Amino acid sequence: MYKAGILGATGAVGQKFIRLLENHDWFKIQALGASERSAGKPYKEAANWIESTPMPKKIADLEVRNCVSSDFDDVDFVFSGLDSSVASEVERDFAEAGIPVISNAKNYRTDPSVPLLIPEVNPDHIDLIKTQTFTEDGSGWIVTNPNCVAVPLAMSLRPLYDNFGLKSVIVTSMQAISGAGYPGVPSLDILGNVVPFIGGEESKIVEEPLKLLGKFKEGAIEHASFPVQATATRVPVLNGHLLSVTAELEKDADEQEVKKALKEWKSPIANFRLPTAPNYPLHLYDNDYYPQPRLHADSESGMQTAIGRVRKSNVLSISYVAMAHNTIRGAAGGAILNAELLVKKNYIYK
Ligand SMILES: NC(=O)C1=CN([C@@H]2O[C@H](COP(=O)(O)OP(=O)(O)OC[C@H]3O[C@@H](n4cnc5c(N)ncnc54)[C@H](OP(=O)(O)O)[C@@H]3O)[C@@H](O)[C@H]2O)C=CC1
Ligand SMILES: N[C@@H](CC(=O)OP(=O)(O)O)C(=O)O
Repeated sequence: MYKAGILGATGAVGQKFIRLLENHDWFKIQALGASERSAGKPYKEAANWIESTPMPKKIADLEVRNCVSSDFDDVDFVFSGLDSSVASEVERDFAEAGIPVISNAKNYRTDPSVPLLIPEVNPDHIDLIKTQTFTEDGSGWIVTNPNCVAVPLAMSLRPLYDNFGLKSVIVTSMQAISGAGYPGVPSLDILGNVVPFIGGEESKIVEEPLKLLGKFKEGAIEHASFPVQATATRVPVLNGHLLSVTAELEKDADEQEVKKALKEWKSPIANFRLPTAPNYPLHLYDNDYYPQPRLHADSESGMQTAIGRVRKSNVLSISYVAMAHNTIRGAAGGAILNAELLVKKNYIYK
């Protein structure tokens, strides 16, 4: 078993890591880290447990550590679910100490030497790690996973981009309240309501898919170059971000050709046997009422991106909706899948 630490273990994403790693075949939770407020306490006293399954017994009495690399010399790598106000400094400290960091936080996503990774979308970007200079021997590095809207957007655009090319994309996200962490959005703001703005979100939705769909050439990512227009909204849904997407394709394609491209798309990691990889990373629904967050966010253990309502657009080429579980596929589950690919590619070792 590989020994994993979790930074930000008391937060919403940290708790999801704990639940998803509880019975993992390759990874054992070795250490938990959080702020000075929590350090020194047993996990059960430091965390306000919000998962719907009980706190794992073997975790409850683990003492929470400070997020400093010298306190984590017994781990093979760390997952980070740190607050972005501290992630830059803390993640750099770990990487410089030779401890690989697999992060959810936004801080290093746009760094040209840091892979922004979705294994089914851009697995070759992993080798960008070799350009990082945190340690002389290459033992310390950072890999990030994307924003929770960028994930279903990039996964659904991958087959369209490869088959037809993209000229432009317009997306409106309807984002679940769990995306705002705990306690998150005040109930009086969100109950029976839609909030038409999420601070800082739209620029990530605009920029991250271009890096994800970019080409890895001569040690750098050449970003895709089509414009993306994003409107991010918060809706009273517990889990699952739903996106309404309209795209202009470079090559003409009708509804049937687009559906065929989505159905026939093959994941580049399908034969890797990674424990968290879904059998069907993309699922296309023909029922016009699907996908729905409450019904489908947990499909394939929360790791599937569901697509529906593919239809000709009256304005651009094609419209559809896409949906994925924001704290699993869009956060902790995505990071665990990244770690599995990194093991497979011999970047993580015991
Ligand atoms: N919620 C979601 O759907 C998604 C979240 N993310 C990203 O993941 C990260 C975590 O999000 P979320 O779990 O919702 O946030 P929370 O606020 O729930 O958790 C934040 C975590 O960071 C820790 N922390 C805060 N300050 C410090 C510090 N000074 N030193 C060390 N640790 C500190 C907290 O510890 P303590 O309890 O001790 O304060 C806690 O464990 C963020 O960067 C977020 O943007 C990414 C994708 C989706
Ligand atoms: N902003 C996202 C969650 C999040 O933290 O995103 P990011 O990982 O890009 O900071 C949401 O509200 O649903």
